[in-house]
Amino acid sequence: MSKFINIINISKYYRNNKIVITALENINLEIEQGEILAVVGESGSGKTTLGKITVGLIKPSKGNVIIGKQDLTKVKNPKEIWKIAQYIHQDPYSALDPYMTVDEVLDRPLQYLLNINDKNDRNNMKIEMLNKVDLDEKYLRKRIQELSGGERQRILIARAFIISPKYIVADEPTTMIDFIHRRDVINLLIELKNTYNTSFMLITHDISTASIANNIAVIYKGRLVEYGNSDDIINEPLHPYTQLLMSVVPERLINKSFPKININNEESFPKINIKGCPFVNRCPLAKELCKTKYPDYINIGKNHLVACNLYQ
Ligand SMILES: Nc1ncnc2c1ncn2[C@@H]1O[C@H](COP(=O)(O)OP(=O)(O)OP(=O)(O)O)[C@@H](O)[C@H]1O
Repeated sequence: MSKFINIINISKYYRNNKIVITALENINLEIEQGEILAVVGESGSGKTTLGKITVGLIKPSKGNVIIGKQDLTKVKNPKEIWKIAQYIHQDPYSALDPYMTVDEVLDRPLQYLLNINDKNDRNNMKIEMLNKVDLDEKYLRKRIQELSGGERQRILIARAFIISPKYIVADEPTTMIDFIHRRDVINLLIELKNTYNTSFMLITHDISTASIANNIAVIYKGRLVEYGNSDDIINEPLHPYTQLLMSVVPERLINKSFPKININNEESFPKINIKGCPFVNRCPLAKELCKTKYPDYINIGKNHLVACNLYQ
């Protein structure tokens, strides 16, 4: 254990009748103070489950999440977790009550989590926070239903940052926003992260969005398949799955093109009792060994981990 946030051997199994779904298996990750870690993977890979576990919204089946010196998986009162760790939902429409005013939305965490009793103090904090997300104090009186998607997203961001948390998970923060405003939201998150020196998990299915992070973790069917600093992952993806993700990014977004990878089509639903490599059925480079052996993590270069039998 060395970094500020330590995600240790996290597994999560969901039971649907008699079927066990492995949403996450033995995930180990670290996030430094002020660092952005992007978690990338396709739909159903386990990103949201991982993000929610790290802020205490879902209990893991196994493993621990340590923030500073506190083990979140052992905290009884979730309020103690939400004082330091916040989650920004991907859908600003369902995450906010349309009938609440912005004032009420921002007031709750100040009262409920920080116990600030002085109304004037809370008011100043709300106005200051609104200004930081480029909205003026007139917004306090507006109801959520009067706001555009982009404005709602800014309120969600303001609600998360208003208590100065040590750690924030932003789950696909730009998915519901029109293309033109996506970069603005990402820039705003980076600016606030820098102001508050917050550790940050950015969940995205889009590896080009992940390029703003310090480090990138690629998840496939609940397994960490590659991890490294974002330049290494983007310029030299090692795992065939990461190479596939890179091959579908338009060249103008990353100034580099990758050869198209022909993969076998297969649904991305996690299998029960995964034996061998989870990517084996889709991988054009799979060997016989990949059907039976889950690859060990190999460190290629400085802090660039890959779990692939091609490198064993
Ligand atoms: N409450 C639940 N009960 C049963 N299965 C679940 C539950 N929540 C998630 N899963 C399953 O766990 C797996 C991982 O889901 P998760 O939502 O974490 O993936 P994701 O990568 O965030 O996907 P998306 O990008 O579509 O949100 C999926 O197969 C999903 O169907």
